Amino acid sequence: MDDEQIRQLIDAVDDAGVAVMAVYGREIAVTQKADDSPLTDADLASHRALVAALESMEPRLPIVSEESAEIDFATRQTWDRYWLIDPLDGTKEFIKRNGEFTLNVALIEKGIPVFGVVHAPALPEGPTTWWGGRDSGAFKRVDGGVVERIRVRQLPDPDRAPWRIVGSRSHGAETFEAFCANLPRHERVSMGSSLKLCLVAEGLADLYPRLAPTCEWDTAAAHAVVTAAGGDVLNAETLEPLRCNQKESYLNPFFIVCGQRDGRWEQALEESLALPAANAQ
Ligand SMILES: Nc1ncnc2c1ncn2[C@@H]1O[C@H](COP(=O)(O)O)[C@@H](OP(=O)(O)O)[C@H]1O
Ligand SMILES: [Mg+2]
Repeated sequence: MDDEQIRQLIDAVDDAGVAVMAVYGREIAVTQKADDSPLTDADLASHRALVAALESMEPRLPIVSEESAEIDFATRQTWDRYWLIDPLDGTKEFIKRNGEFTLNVALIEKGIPVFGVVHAPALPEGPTTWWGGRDSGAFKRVDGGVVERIRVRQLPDPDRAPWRIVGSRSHGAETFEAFCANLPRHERVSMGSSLKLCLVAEGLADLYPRLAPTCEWDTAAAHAVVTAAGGDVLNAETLEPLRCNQKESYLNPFFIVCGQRDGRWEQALEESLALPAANAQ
Protein backbone atom coordinates (compact mmCIF):
# COMPACT_ATOMS: atom_id res chain seq x y z
CA MET A 1 0.00 0.00 0.00
CA ASP A 2 1.44 3.38 -0.95
CA ASP A 3 0.63 6.63 0.92
CA GLU A 4 -2.10 7.61 -1.54
CA GLN A 5 -3.84 4.21 -1.23
CA ILE A 6 -3.62 4.42 2.57
CA ARG A 7 -5.16 7.92 2.52
CA GLN A 8 -7.95 6.74 0.22
CA LEU A 9 -8.68 3.78 2.45
CA ILE A 10 -8.77 5.84 5.66
CA ASP A 11 -11.13 8.35 3.98
CA ALA A 12 -13.39 5.50 2.83
CA VAL A 13 -13.61 4.08 6.36
CA ASP A 14 -14.28 7.58 7.76
CA ASP A 15 -17.15 8.02 5.28
CA ALA A 16 -18.62 4.62 6.20
CA GLY A 17 -18.37 5.75 9.85
CA VAL A 18 -20.56 8.74 9.01
CA ALA A 19 -23.17 6.33 7.56
CA VAL A 20 -23.00 4.27 10.77
CA MET A 21 -23.43 7.37 12.95
CA ALA A 22 -26.55 8.37 11.00
CA VAL A 23 -28.16 5.15 12.30
CA TYR A 24 -26.70 5.61 15.81
CA GLY A 25 -28.48 8.95 16.03
CA ARG A 26 -31.97 7.49 15.58
CA GLU A 27 -33.91 4.54 16.97
CA ILE A 28 -31.98 1.34 16.10
CA ALA A 29 -34.01 -1.47 14.50
CA VAL A 30 -32.43 -4.86 15.30
CA THR A 31 -33.00 -8.14 13.46
CA GLN A 32 -31.43 -11.53 14.27
CA LYS A 33 -29.21 -13.29 11.70
CA ALA A 34 -29.39 -17.05 11.05
CA ASP A 35 -26.63 -17.61 13.67
CA ASP A 36 -28.68 -15.57 16.20
CA SER A 37 -26.27 -12.62 16.19
CA PRO A 38 -27.82 -9.13 15.88
CA LEU A 39 -27.94 -7.10 12.66
CA THR A 40 -28.81 -3.41 12.28
CA ASP A 41 -29.21 -0.95 9.40
CA ALA A 42 -25.78 0.36 10.38
CA ASP A 43 -24.06 -3.00 9.60
CA LEU A 44 -25.62 -2.91 6.13
CA ALA A 45 -25.00 0.80 5.44
CA SER A 46 -21.35 0.40 6.43
CA HIS A 47 -21.03 -2.80 4.35
CA ARG A 48 -22.40 -1.06 1.25
CA ALA A 49 -20.21 2.03 1.69
CA LEU A 50 -17.03 0.02 2.25
CA VAL A 51 -17.64 -2.40 -0.62
CA ALA A 52 -18.36 0.48 -3.04
CA ALA A 53 -15.16 2.26 -1.97
CA LEU A 54 -12.97 -0.85 -2.22
CA GLU A 55 -14.41 -1.72 -5.62
CA SER A 56 -13.28 1.68 -6.90
CA MET A 57 -9.70 1.20 -5.70
CA GLU A 58 -6.78 -0.07 -7.78
CA PRO A 59 -5.76 -2.83 -7.94
CA ARG A 60 -9.24 -4.35 -7.81
CA LEU A 61 -9.22 -7.23 -5.31
CA PRO A 62 -11.84 -9.75 -4.11
CA ILE A 63 -13.77 -8.73 -0.99
CA VAL A 64 -15.02 -10.83 1.93
CA SER A 65 -17.32 -8.98 4.32
CA GLU A 66 -19.11 -10.38 7.36
CA GLU A 67 -22.27 -9.41 5.44
CA SER A 68 -21.26 -11.14 2.16
CA ALA A 69 -19.15 -14.09 3.22
CA GLU A 70 -20.74 -16.95 1.31
CA ILE A 71 -17.78 -17.66 -0.95
CA ASP A 72 -16.59 -21.25 -1.03
CA PHE A 73 -13.12 -22.13 0.12
CA ALA A 74 -12.09 -23.57 -3.28
CA THR A 75 -12.54 -20.07 -4.74
CA ARG A 76 -10.95 -18.26 -1.81
CA GLN A 77 -7.94 -20.56 -1.91
CA THR A 78 -7.01 -19.19 -5.33
CA TRP A 79 -6.70 -15.65 -3.92
CA ASP A 80 -3.25 -14.28 -3.16
CA ARG A 81 -4.64 -10.95 -1.93
CA TYR A 82 -8.11 -9.86 -0.86
CA TRP A 83 -9.93 -7.37 1.36
CA LEU A 84 -11.50 -8.72 4.55
CA ILE A 85 -13.98 -6.42 6.29
CA ASP A 86 -16.18 -6.31 9.34
CA PRO A 87 -18.46 -3.34 8.63
CA LEU A 88 -19.60 -3.12 12.26
CA ASP A 89 -17.75 -5.08 14.93
CA GLY A 90 -19.32 -4.96 18.36
CA THR A 91 -22.90 -4.80 17.14
CA LYS A 92 -24.06 -5.61 20.69
CA GLU A 93 -22.16 -2.56 22.00
CA PHE A 94 -23.61 -0.44 19.18
CA ILE A 95 -27.11 -1.44 20.25
CA LYS A 96 -26.21 -0.66 23.89
CA ARG A 97 -24.87 2.73 22.66
CA ASN A 98 -21.66 2.56 24.66
CA GLY A 99 -19.43 3.65 21.73
CA GLU A 100 -17.32 0.47 21.78
CA PHE A 101 -17.82 -0.59 18.16
CA THR A 102 -15.58 -0.37 15.11
CA LEU A 103 -15.40 -0.53 11.32
CA ASN A 104 -12.62 -2.81 10.12
CA VAL A 105 -10.84 -3.22 6.79
CA ALA A 106 -7.88 -5.57 6.33
CA LEU A 107 -5.70 -6.39 3.36
CA ILE A 108 -4.81 -10.09 3.46
CA GLU A 109 -1.80 -11.40 1.56
CA LYS A 110 -1.18 -15.16 1.50
CA GLY A 111 -3.28 -15.51 4.66
CA ILE A 112 -1.43 -12.78 6.56
CA PRO A 113 -3.15 -9.48 7.52
CA VAL A 114 -0.54 -7.09 6.07
CA PHE A 115 -2.47 -3.82 6.42
CA GLY A 116 -5.47 -2.78 8.50
CA VAL A 117 -7.67 0.19 9.35
CA VAL A 118 -9.87 0.23 12.46
CA HIS A 119 -12.25 3.14 12.97
CA ALA A 120 -14.30 3.86 16.11
CA PRO A 121 -16.64 6.75 15.26
CA ALA A 122 -18.37 7.16 18.65
CA LEU A 123 -15.67 7.23 21.35
CA PRO A 124 -15.97 9.98 24.01
CA GLU A 125 -12.62 11.48 22.87
CA GLY A 126 -13.93 11.77 19.28
CA PRO A 127 -13.88 9.61 16.13
CA THR A 128 -10.66 7.61 16.30
CA THR A 129 -8.76 5.68 13.61
CA TRP A 130 -5.90 3.22 13.99
CA TRP A 131 -4.02 1.90 10.99
CA GLY A 132 -0.85 0.02 10.27
CA GLY A 133 0.98 -2.26 7.95
CA ARG A 134 4.03 -4.36 7.57
CA ASP A 135 5.96 -1.65 5.71
CA SER A 136 4.63 1.50 7.35
CA GLY A 137 4.41 1.09 11.16
CA ALA A 138 1.27 1.75 13.21
CA PHE A 139 -0.59 5.03 13.73
CA LYS A 140 -3.55 6.59 15.50
CA ARG A 141 -5.53 9.77 14.87
CA VAL A 142 -8.21 11.19 17.16
CA ASP A 143 -10.88 13.57 15.89
CA GLY A 144 -8.99 14.62 12.76
CA GLY A 145 -6.01 15.74 14.87
CA VAL A 146 -2.31 14.97 14.53
CA VAL A 147 -1.23 11.51 13.44
CA GLU A 148 0.53 9.78 16.30
CA ARG A 149 2.86 6.78 15.90
CA ILE A 150 1.92 3.94 18.30
CA ARG A 151 3.86 1.02 19.73
CA VAL A 152 3.20 -1.87 22.11
CA ARG A 153 4.74 -1.73 25.58
CA GLN A 154 7.03 -4.18 27.30
CA LEU A 155 5.29 -6.35 29.92
CA PRO A 156 6.15 -4.60 33.23
CA ASP A 157 7.47 -6.14 36.42
CA PRO A 158 4.10 -6.84 38.11
CA ASP A 159 5.48 -5.85 41.52
CA ARG A 160 6.07 -2.33 40.20
CA ALA A 161 3.14 -1.93 37.79
CA PRO A 162 0.19 -4.30 37.36
CA TRP A 163 -0.20 -6.01 34.00
CA ARG A 164 -3.24 -4.72 32.09
CA ILE A 165 -5.45 -7.50 30.72
CA VAL A 166 -8.26 -6.64 28.35
CA GLY A 167 -11.33 -8.82 27.78
CA SER A 168 -14.67 -8.74 25.99
CA ARG A 169 -17.66 -6.96 27.50
CA SER A 170 -20.11 -9.50 26.11
CA HIS A 171 -18.38 -12.84 25.35
CA GLY A 172 -16.15 -15.48 27.01
CA ALA A 173 -16.15 -14.16 30.60
CA GLU A 174 -15.55 -17.59 32.13
CA THR A 175 -12.34 -18.46 30.28
CA PHE A 176 -11.11 -14.88 30.67
CA GLU A 177 -11.48 -15.21 34.45
CA ALA A 178 -9.70 -18.57 34.40
CA PHE A 179 -6.76 -17.06 32.51
CA CYS A 180 -6.55 -14.06 34.83
CA ALA A 181 -6.69 -16.29 37.93
CA ASN A 182 -3.29 -17.68 36.93
CA LEU A 183 -1.57 -14.32 36.40
CA PRO A 184 0.56 -12.22 38.75
CA ARG A 185 -0.69 -8.81 39.93
CA HIS A 186 -2.81 -7.27 37.18
CA GLU A 187 -5.83 -5.11 36.44
CA ARG A 188 -8.66 -6.02 34.08
CA VAL A 189 -10.24 -3.82 31.44
CA SER A 190 -13.50 -4.67 29.64
CA MET A 191 -13.97 -3.45 26.10
CA GLY A 192 -16.17 -4.27 23.11
CA SER A 193 -15.04 -5.07 19.56
CA SER A 194 -11.58 -4.93 17.96
CA LEU A 195 -10.79 -1.96 20.24
CA LYS A 196 -9.21 -4.58 22.54
CA LEU A 197 -6.45 -5.27 20.02
CA CYS A 198 -5.95 -1.53 19.46
CA LEU A 199 -5.38 -1.07 23.22
CA VAL A 200 -2.55 -3.62 23.04
CA ALA A 201 -1.14 -1.94 19.90
CA GLU A 202 -1.02 1.37 21.75
CA GLY A 203 0.64 -0.04 24.84
CA LEU A 204 -2.46 0.68 26.96
CA ALA A 205 -3.00 -3.05 27.59
CA ASP A 206 -0.50 -5.92 27.77
CA LEU A 207 -2.57 -8.98 26.90
CA TYR A 208 -5.90 -9.83 25.31
CA PRO A 209 -6.70 -13.53 25.78
CA ARG A 210 -9.60 -14.53 23.52
CA LEU A 211 -10.53 -18.02 24.68
CA ALA A 212 -13.94 -17.85 23.01
CA PRO A 213 -15.09 -17.84 19.37
CA THR A 214 -14.51 -15.02 16.90
CA CYS A 215 -14.35 -14.87 13.11
CA GLU A 216 -11.51 -13.80 10.86
CA TRP A 217 -13.18 -10.46 10.00
CA ASP A 218 -13.40 -9.58 13.72
CA THR A 219 -9.64 -9.58 14.13
CA ALA A 220 -7.80 -9.19 10.78
CA ALA A 221 -7.62 -5.37 10.55
CA ALA A 222 -6.61 -4.85 14.17
CA HIS A 223 -4.22 -7.81 13.89
CA ALA A 224 -2.34 -5.89 11.18
CA VAL A 225 -2.22 -2.83 13.47
CA VAL A 226 -0.90 -4.91 16.40
CA THR A 227 1.89 -6.50 14.34
CA ALA A 228 2.81 -3.13 12.81
CA ALA A 229 3.08 -1.80 16.39
CA GLY A 230 5.47 -4.60 17.41
CA GLY A 231 3.01 -7.08 18.95
CA ASP A 232 1.65 -10.49 18.06
CA VAL A 233 -1.68 -12.28 17.63
CA LEU A 234 -0.99 -15.92 18.43
CA ASN A 235 -2.94 -19.15 18.27
CA ALA A 236 -3.51 -19.99 21.96
CA GLU A 237 -2.59 -23.67 21.48
CA THR A 238 0.41 -23.46 19.15
CA LEU A 239 1.60 -19.89 19.81
CA GLU A 240 1.97 -19.52 16.02
CA PRO A 241 0.69 -16.25 14.42
CA LEU A 242 -2.98 -16.37 13.45
CA ARG A 243 -3.62 -16.72 9.69
CA CYS A 244 -6.71 -16.12 7.59
CA ASN A 245 -8.17 -18.17 4.76
CA GLN A 246 -6.69 -21.53 5.70
CA LYS A 247 -9.97 -23.50 5.82
CA GLU A 248 -13.65 -23.51 4.82
CA SER A 249 -14.85 -22.00 8.12
CA TYR A 250 -14.09 -18.38 9.00
CA LEU A 251 -13.83 -19.21 12.72
CA ASN A 252 -10.57 -18.21 14.40
CA PRO A 253 -8.89 -20.56 16.83
CA PHE A 254 -8.70 -19.24 20.39
CA PHE A 255 -5.89 -16.69 20.48
CA ILE A 256 -3.87 -14.34 22.62
CA VAL A 257 -2.80 -10.82 21.68
CA CYS A 258 0.42 -9.67 23.28
CA GLY A 259 2.71 -6.67 23.15
CA GLN A 260 6.44 -7.23 23.12
CA ARG A 261 6.83 -11.03 23.10
CA ASP A 262 7.53 -12.43 26.55
CA GLY A 263 6.88 -15.93 27.90
CA ARG A 264 5.72 -14.87 31.39
CA TRP A 265 2.06 -15.52 30.57
CA GLU A 266 2.42 -18.88 28.84
CA GLN A 267 1.83 -20.98 31.97
CA ALA A 268 -1.43 -19.10 32.71
CA LEU A 269 -2.57 -19.75 29.17
CA GLU A 270 -1.79 -23.46 29.37
CA GLU A 271 -3.69 -23.81 32.63
CA SER A 272 -6.77 -21.95 31.39
CA LEU A 273 -6.84 -23.95 28.14
CA ALA A 274 -6.98 -27.16 30.16
CA LEU A 275 -10.38 -26.09 31.53
CA PRO A 276 -13.54 -27.70 30.08
CA ALA A 277 -15.01 -24.29 29.08
CA ALA A 278 -12.02 -23.53 26.87
CA ASN A 279 -12.16 -26.94 25.21
CA ALA A 280 -15.79 -26.64 24.25
CA GLN A 281 -15.12 -24.43 21.20
N1 LIG B 1 -20.22 -17.99 18.93
C1 LIG B 1 -19.57 -17.14 18.13
N2 LIG B 1 -19.08 -17.55 16.93
C2 LIG B 1 -18.39 -16.71 16.14
N3 LIG B 1 -18.14 -15.42 16.44
C3 LIG B 1 -18.60 -14.95 17.61
C4 LIG B 1 -19.34 -15.78 18.52
N4 LIG B 1 -19.67 -15.02 19.60
C5 LIG B 1 -19.16 -13.78 19.35
N5 LIG B 1 -18.52 -13.75 18.18
C6 LIG B 1 -17.83 -12.61 17.55
O1 LIG B 1 -17.37 -11.75 18.56
C7 LIG B 1 -17.58 -10.41 18.12
C8 LIG B 1 -17.78 -9.50 19.29
O2 LIG B 1 -16.71 -9.63 20.16
P1 LIG B 1 -16.62 -8.77 21.51
O3 LIG B 1 -17.57 -9.39 22.50
O4 LIG B 1 -15.21 -8.94 21.90
O5 LIG B 1 -16.99 -7.37 21.15
C9 LIG B 1 -18.81 -10.45 17.24
O6 LIG B 1 -18.63 -9.48 16.22
P2 LIG B 1 -19.90 -8.67 15.58
O7 LIG B 1 -20.33 -7.67 16.57
O8 LIG B 1 -19.27 -8.05 14.36
O9 LIG B 1 -20.94 -9.71 15.23
C10 LIG B 1 -18.81 -11.87 16.68
O10 LIG B 1 -18.32 -11.93 15.34
MG1 LIG C 1 -17.37 -8.59 14.35
